[in-house]
Amino acid sequence: MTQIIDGKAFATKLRAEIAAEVATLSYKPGLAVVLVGEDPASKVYVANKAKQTVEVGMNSFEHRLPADTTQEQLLALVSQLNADPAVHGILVQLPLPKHLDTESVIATISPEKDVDGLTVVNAGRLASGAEGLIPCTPLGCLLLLQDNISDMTGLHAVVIGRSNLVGKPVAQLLLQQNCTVTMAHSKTRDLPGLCRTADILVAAVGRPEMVKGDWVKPGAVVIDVGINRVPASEGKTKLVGDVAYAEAAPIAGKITPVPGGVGPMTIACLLRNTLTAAKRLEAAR
Ligand SMILES: Nc1nc(=O)c2c([nH]1)NC[C@@H]1CN(c3ccc(C(=O)N[C@@H](CCC(=O)O)C(=O)O)cc3)C=[N+]21
Repeated sequence: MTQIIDGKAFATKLRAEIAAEVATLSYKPGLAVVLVGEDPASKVYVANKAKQTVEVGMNSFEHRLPADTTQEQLLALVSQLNADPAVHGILVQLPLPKHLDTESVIATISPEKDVDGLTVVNAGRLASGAEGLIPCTPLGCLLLLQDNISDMTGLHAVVIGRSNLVGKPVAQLLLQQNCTVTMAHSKTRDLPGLCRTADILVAAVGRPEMVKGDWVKPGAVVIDVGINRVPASEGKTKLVGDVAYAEAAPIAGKITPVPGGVGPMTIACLLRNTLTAAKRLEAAR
């Protein structure tokens, strides 16, 4: 029988552990979330993050800026948050409006407060095995895999997608777990054949239901990072992953669903990173 990996339940457990640890601290960890513009999906995520931040006993600082915010104004806000001792974590919601330069905004975030793990400093720390902050979605994938596979040594992990946000950091984390890691992408030859050799298959491409059932090796552990909103019946929409779940689930040994898989882990790991950042910053004071 295929086992469904319940990311929602795992995230709930993780948040309870975070809340218990926060309750023992003599200060309140603080997370600042910056949202530029009016993207409705982003507003929902930001509201969700704020709610969960408060639920684990942390301070949530929300900064909503108009869509016509200038680069200078945004950089000034990030600098102000860098200097604010009540702020331990800074998240700038992506994507930013097109007129803003994402790279230089991220580069302005203090690496010690970079709870998204997106700065070049934290990417370099991850690649070289130094202590840093790990991007939330990759960390969520790792925690789910560790909970489901007692030892990943020697397993072949295929990661589809090579983004700085997900694919590359996931590959680094799996390498640290002693997996043999193959990074696949849109230019990979015979992607279905390659995927069929994977003991661990991580799909992070952002293409709805691209990974078909016959791409999955029987018994493989499948982690679906995709969150794609697609049209459903009666003019409604639904969320689907990068994996054709109905086809793949019966073949996989274990698989994450969408929704309820990696998505909830992303927010829980953001809170975990905020706690990690707070402890390091306060210890250094
Ligand atoms: N700087 C930055 N960091 C991010 O981590 C970031 C971002 N920008 N911009 C937007 C994306 C998107 N994202 C999600 C997090 C959780 C769910 C999640 O919990 N999804 C639920 C379903 C929610 C629903 O029903 O809509 C699930 O998969 O079960 C989804 C999406 C974080 N993002």
